[in-house]
Amino acid sequence: MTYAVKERFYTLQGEGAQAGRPAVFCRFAGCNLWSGREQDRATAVCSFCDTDFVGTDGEGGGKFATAAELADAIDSLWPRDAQGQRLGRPYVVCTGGEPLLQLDTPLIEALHARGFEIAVETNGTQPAPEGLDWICVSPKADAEIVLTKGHELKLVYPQPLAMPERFEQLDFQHFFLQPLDSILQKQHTREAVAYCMSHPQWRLSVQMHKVVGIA
Ligand SMILES: C[S@@+](CC[C@H](N)C(=O)[O-])C[C@H]1O[C@@H](n2cnc3c(N)ncnc32)[C@H](O)[C@@H]1O
Ligand SMILES: Nc1nc2[nH]cc(C(=O)O)c2c(=O)[nH]1
Ligand code: SF4
Ligand SMILES: [Mg+2]
Repeated sequence: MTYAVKERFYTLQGEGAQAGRPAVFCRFAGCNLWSGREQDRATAVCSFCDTDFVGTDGEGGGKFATAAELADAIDSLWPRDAQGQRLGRPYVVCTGGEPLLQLDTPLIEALHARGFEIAVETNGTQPAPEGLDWICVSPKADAEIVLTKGHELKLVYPQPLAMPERFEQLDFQHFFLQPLDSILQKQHTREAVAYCMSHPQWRLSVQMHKVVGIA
């Protein structure tokens, strides 16, 4: 299997329960809910995306012919001590685009063999392969989810046709509302705060990387 990767970079996880944790991000190219072209945004199933996931031309992007090749490229971004030992617990966040269109068992095994804990950011429309260590599902109003359990459910808010009540009984350890980043971001943040305060099953996820100005 060839993997198409838009970009790879080392940063801090900015969202959800693992916010603040150092992580290598692997952003896979392509998504099943939007072409990524601006002219298609208005008619896309998911129309609020904040990410460029088209092509393989980003920092550290490219086509990777094997799982080992991509796992080595991800591993090369993890910090090491003077002896070349990996520091801390290596953590990779697979995102996109939609990572579950490409992330497969050989890649999971290759990353685990290099000591990585593997997280995924998914829209929940694709089944997940076995072995992922952290599954974050972010449902989209017009896309049925097949992944109904995981570690965190992170709902972009507000989505009038995907209110939190629709998801509160699902089998997740953490429930987050993430304010929709648009020109109305401040208003969306106030609305998300109010919802969490009146429905304390839910917590607020601020996109910390945007606040502190990292990738
Ligand atoms: C770019 S998506 C990639 C992963 C996957 N396709 C998904 O949607 O979960 C990464 C995260 O950003 C969130 N996101 C996308 N656009 C956003 C926006 N405008 N405001 C807030 N969060 C957004 C998604 O819901 C998801 O949790
Ligand atoms: N720092 C940082 N944290 C993130 N968490 C989820 C992201 C994503 O785009 O999937 C993201 C991202 O793009 N940057
Ligand atoms: S599903 Fe995720 S990557 Fe795809 S368009 Fe929506 S937010 Fe962007
Ligand atoms: Mg992002």
